Amino acid sequence: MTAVELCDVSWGPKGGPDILSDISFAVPQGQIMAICGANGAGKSTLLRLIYRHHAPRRGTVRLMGRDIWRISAPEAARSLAAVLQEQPTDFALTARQIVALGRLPHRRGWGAGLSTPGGEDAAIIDAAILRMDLTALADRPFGTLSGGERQRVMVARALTQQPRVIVLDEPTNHLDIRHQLELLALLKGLELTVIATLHDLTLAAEFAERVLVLRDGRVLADGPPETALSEATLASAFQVRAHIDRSGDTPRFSFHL
Ligand SMILES: Nc1ncnc2c1ncn2[C@@H]1O[C@H](COP(=O)(O)OP(=O)(O)OP(=O)(O)O)[C@@H](O)[C@H]1O
Repeated sequence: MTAVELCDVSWGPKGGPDILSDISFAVPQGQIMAICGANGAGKSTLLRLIYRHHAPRRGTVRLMGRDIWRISAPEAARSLAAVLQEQPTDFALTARQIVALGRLPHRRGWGAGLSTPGGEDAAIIDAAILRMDLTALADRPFGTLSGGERQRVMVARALTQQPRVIVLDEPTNHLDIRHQLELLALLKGLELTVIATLHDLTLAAEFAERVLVLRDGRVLADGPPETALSEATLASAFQVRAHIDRSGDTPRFSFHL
């Protein structure tokens, strides 16, 4: 089954030119896809279309086979969770309270938000806190956490949503090397569909089964990392000279102006 599908999608701001043009791809359930490209190529904008923030100007975005704009926001949120660079501004909430917000789309009525979650919800929240190594931080106000700790809280919140698809915008930002590798290993082990923007091409090549490379709002390459991250594609995407050393276990990228 296809988890996420874009058919001839274009998007631009009201009255402005297209920022994304003619984007088509289908992500089967369970696939891990990285989106790479230069600053301004359209990576975050593409994610906004996938997580139902921007409606396409032309074309269709489907989630689990259904037009994402023909289902309600809570219904979409039961299938798809997003971990974004912008973080909650309610710094007074504790880490646990932020993680608990992930249960909201599963409750009846949106008002139930911050009441103490009981039974099954509490177990799901505790499991996500444990999984993201947040037990010692759970009762700290979100605003007192470091950037990396906050990022882990946001991933835990996404896990409590129990989605089929998780999209992440630069998830390794703020994370030290160990937490970067741990997060990517964890995402791989979830058996969910994962779509993540990644600036680090080495991480993308190691982590993703498939890489979509964007340039100027269009798909420049789409395929397994060995073919999508070619020297020619990288030179075109990033306007640099690229060299890839594939003699080791993992490719080593080097770049020159
Ligand atoms: N709402 C908007 N109105 C006008 N321009 C926009 C809007 N959203 C995005 N853009 C422009 O679209 C282009 C793509 O932006 P986007 O944030 O998707 O790039 P990106 O590939 O994620 O870049 P980065 O690597 O810098 O995060 C940029 O030039 C940006 O300024």
